[in-house]
Amino acid sequence: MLRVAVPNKGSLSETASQMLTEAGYSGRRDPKSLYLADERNGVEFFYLRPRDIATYVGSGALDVGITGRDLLLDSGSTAGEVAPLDFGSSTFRFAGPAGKYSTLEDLQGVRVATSYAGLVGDFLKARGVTAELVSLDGAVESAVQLGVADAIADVVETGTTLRAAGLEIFGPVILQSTAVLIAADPSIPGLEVLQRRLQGVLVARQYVLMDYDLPLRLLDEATKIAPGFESPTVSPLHDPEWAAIRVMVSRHDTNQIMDALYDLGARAIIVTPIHAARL
Ligand SMILES: Nc1ncnc2c1ncn2[C@@H]1O[C@H](COP(=O)(O)OP(=O)(O)OP(=O)(O)O)[C@@H](O)[C@H]1O
Ligand SMILES: O=P(O)(O)OC[C@H]1O[C@H](OP(=O)(O)OP(=O)(O)O)[C@H](O)[C@@H]1O
Ligand SMILES: [Mg+2]
Repeated sequence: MLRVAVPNKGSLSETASQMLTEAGYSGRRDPKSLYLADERNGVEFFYLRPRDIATYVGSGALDVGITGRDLLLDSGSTAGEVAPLDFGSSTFRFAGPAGKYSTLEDLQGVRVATSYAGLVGDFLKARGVTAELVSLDGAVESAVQLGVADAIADVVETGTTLRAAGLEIFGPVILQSTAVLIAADPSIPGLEVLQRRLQGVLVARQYVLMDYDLPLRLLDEATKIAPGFESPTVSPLHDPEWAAIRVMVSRHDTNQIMDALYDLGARAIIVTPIHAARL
């Protein structure tokens, strides 16, 4: 059985579990349970702290895991990224009291609070800046007001927490992070199926099916607007001059494509979600 680590709490936990359920795997009923055997799919799930997942996978105790890119790099684990998963996106930045610091070099000799000391330490070292890292577990934004640090390095999503603490970002982006699928051995049996299924969930979320009726003479023009994955499905209608067309389109572009097709002469344009996909 493939042994898979899944975040048990925190920002990544809910979406990770939801993706696995949409990919056809069993989900835990009790949010406190730490283990689930999904015999039908040949997978065992271990629900662990996202911060610990790279350590379990890197050590070989577990085969595969879902965690954040920032957490993977911070851990120093030898596990590697197999694929990004398109959720849990965040940016890792330096921040300090408004107007106090402006460049990375300003951090020389400064106390920097973070809960990602591995990641931040590597970043500073590679750029020849020596700062004093203060390791905290969370709520790092308060460290400056409370006087245990002069600046911070932390996850920024909307920036609300920073602003509320009177801090502003400065210096280079430390990392663009996202949830990732990780493994120590990318050729481990079973990983490819898991990856393909998760990819199918991503596709199902990113695309929709669009059906519309079109005068056949406009088909080439319509195909330029919405080419579909391989090419549009064209089905005959009772009226020989018209056809029913089906294409996959990016969910994000749905309305622009509908407008363009309507302007061209398409009618009865219908959009439906995709529940699962293998491309
Ligand atoms: N707003 C956010 N705050 C924290 N982490 C976020 C956020 N958005 C995305 N993430 C990602 O989630 C992962 C951190 O998850 P983790 O569960 O350790 O922290 P958390 O959500 O802050 O939970 P907690 O602080 O309660 O332990 C990282 O990969 C991080 O980049
Ligand atoms: O830019 P924002 O949208 O404000 O989000 C970023 C904040 O959210 C996270 O905190 P979390 O709630 O996880 O608490 P923690 O700091 O204790 O981990 C993160 O550590 C930042 O503090
Ligand atoms: Mg947090």
